[in-house]
Amino acid sequence: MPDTQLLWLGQDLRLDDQPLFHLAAQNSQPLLCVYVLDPLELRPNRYGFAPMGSQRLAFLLQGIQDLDQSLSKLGQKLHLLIGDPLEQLTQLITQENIGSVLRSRHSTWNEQQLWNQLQKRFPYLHYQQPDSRTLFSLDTLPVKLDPYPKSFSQFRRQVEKQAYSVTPLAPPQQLPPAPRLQTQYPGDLALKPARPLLFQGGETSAQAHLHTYFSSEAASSYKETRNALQGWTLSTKFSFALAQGSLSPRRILQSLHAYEQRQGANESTYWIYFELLWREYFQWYAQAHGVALFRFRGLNTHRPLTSFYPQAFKSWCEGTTPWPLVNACMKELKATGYMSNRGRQLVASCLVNELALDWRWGAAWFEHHLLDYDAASNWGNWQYLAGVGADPRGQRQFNLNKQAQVYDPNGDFVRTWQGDQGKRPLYQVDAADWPI
Ligand SMILES: Cc1cc2nc3c(=O)[nH]c(=O)nc-3n(C[C@H](O)[C@H](O)[C@H](O)COP(=O)(O)OP(=O)(O)OC[C@H]3O[C@@H](n4cnc5c(N)ncnc54)[C@H](O)[C@@H]3O)c2cc1C
Repeated sequence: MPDTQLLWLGQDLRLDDQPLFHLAAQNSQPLLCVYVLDPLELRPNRYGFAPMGSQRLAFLLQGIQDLDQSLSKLGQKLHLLIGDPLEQLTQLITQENIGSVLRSRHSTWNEQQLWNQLQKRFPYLHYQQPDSRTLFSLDTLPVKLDPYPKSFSQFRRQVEKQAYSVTPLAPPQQLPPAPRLQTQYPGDLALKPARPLLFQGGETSAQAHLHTYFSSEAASSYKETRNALQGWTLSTKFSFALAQGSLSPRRILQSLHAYEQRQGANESTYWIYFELLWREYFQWYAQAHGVALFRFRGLNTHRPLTSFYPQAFKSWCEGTTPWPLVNACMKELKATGYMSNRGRQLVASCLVNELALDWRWGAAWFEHHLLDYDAASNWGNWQYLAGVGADPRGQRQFNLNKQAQVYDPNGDFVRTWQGDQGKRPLYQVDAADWPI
């Protein structure tokens, strides 16, 4: 019996520009496609809430279901397994005659650990780990990971010219057949989000969004509009699909290039590219710094002078701080799973500077809620704003009242999300000076 190829999907749920399927198609051995969902993602962790909230779970399941439907047109299937990833893969490898494992490189330390543990447990298998989530691959990246550029500017100067010419791969026309399985894998979760999501998961909606965005003229004014707090077309909204991997950054770049040829290049179109390079910077930053991405002191040698105060954190999460703009952003996050980039900067500054809280609690709350959650972008940006990461200027503090005047001069955004309601002083004490 021929050895089966095991294609293990993660944040790369697509067929287009997907090196995994290209590699698999070069062989005739049967192909087994799986996604493993770790139940730990759905249970409260040390921050007291599950890493993956219900909206993000629904978004993920939509992505899995969509890819399964596309695969079925090629005679294939995507199996959803639920359990400890290493144990689930061990069971598959020992029962299903697996000869090789294909998995995209994922940028975080936990993912890399898992990949290394698998290789250690089954050293005789053939492993391939292509780069499907980034513009560059490890071999073509023009900067070193050790030492990794200390700032985004250093990184950008070295990579900018090369990245522009990356060529995406076409989706596969044919795939090897699915194997006859020894065991039935029942993994399936009811797919019922409490309410429709802001962005539908999966490659079908990601491709449709890409097409719609570049069919409009929004890209030509992106630089002027990108900082707005609300407005669907004022920034690209590619983050959802990029985080899930249902759209490749190389495909976006190619579409941007085609748009520039049709409509003309300007500072705004360049700025979309510039922001995609920020994403690229954090993907490799996570690779380079490993576990330090989640460390309180980040890349610094000393710990920040912040700590944890439950009442202040609760107030931030629920949007009842003294700052209506912060409250509005936090309520939007909870309701929709999204917050604008400017909003993210402001609420992070509030948590670190005004509330003097440990930045990791903010990052963990974002992880739970953001539909576009991406470990490298999230924890990297939080470190940056907390002054323990890649910002050469150190900690950033925004003047929240001034920001409200600039970005919400008529109070429309605060009104939409009722940022004024429930607002309370941060610290209330009783007669004996105890916090209440
Ligand atoms: C505290 C904080 C946490 C964040 N967490 C995440 C996260 O979990 N996932 C995530 O994708 N982005 C994160 N970002 C970056 C950014 O806020 C979002 O990518 C952006 O708001 C998504 O909207 P958009 O696609 O319309 O962005 P656009 O402004 O249209 O940008 C285009 C694309 O460039 C990339 N990009 C833009 N800004 C950044 C940035 N600062 N860092 C990395 N990539 C960037 C994104 O992929 C984005 O889709 C975070 C930013 C901050 C300040």
